[in-house]
Amino acid sequence: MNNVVLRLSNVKKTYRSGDEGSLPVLQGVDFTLHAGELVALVAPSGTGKSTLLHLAGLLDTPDEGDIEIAGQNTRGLADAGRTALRRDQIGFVYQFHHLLAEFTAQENVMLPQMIAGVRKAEARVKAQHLLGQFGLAHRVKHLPGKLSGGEQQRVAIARALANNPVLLLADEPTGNLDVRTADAVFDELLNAVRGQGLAALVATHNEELLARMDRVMTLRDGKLVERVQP
Ligand SMILES: Nc1ncnc2c1ncn2[C@@H]1O[C@H](COP(=O)(O)OP(=O)(O)OP(=O)(O)O)[C@@H](O)[C@H]1O
Repeated sequence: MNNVVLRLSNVKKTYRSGDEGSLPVLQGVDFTLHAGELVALVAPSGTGKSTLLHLAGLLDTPDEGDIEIAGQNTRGLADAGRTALRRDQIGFVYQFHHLLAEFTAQENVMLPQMIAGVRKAEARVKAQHLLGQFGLAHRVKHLPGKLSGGEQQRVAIARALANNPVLLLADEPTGNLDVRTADAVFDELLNAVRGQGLAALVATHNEELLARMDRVMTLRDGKLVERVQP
């Protein structure tokens, strides 16, 4: 298939620290994610979900194996190439929003676009459109500190989508929200992902949200395997 957005082949990662020796976390992960696919990653704490998302998002490099994003193998890619791929093809959503406190919601969504070379006026229009899509048209000029937790996370999702990525990586995107807000925000996230035909890999502990995903994967013995749904 030629619409592979993310491919991990035999990806291995071991953390080494002086006193405690080495901790093998990923031990040969194979995984393929296609455009339009929504996949959940559900596994016990400490099994390597964040490690996997960091590698897939080119925030870290594996000890072994290949990571391909939108048809490009990233092995041996120089920092500038990794940064460009990350900026142009990948959107991230974290448990804690990481919005810039001194910038408005709109400016937070404009920023990654302007870093990518989009003109300010165009970036503003896109930011307003995206924020409107997440029900925040009346909040565009607010600083993050003046927004509710759910609103902050919606801004973070809008920011992740701002450069039209092909791949969305989310690490517990609603883990910091109360159940009702989490449900609503997750729904909006999935709608946006489906609407734009993105591929998404979402680590979550929220079992109730899994029915809305195409596949549920888990980490077992350092490998990624499909979890059979009860
Ligand atoms: N930079 C690091 N250096 C050393 N060990 C690390 C590092 N990052 C993670 N680890 C260890 O690797 C293991 C996997 O961590 P990771 O954060 O990927 O797990 P996780 O499945 O995302 O956990 P959680 O659900 O609690 O967020 C853990 O035992 C963690 O302590």
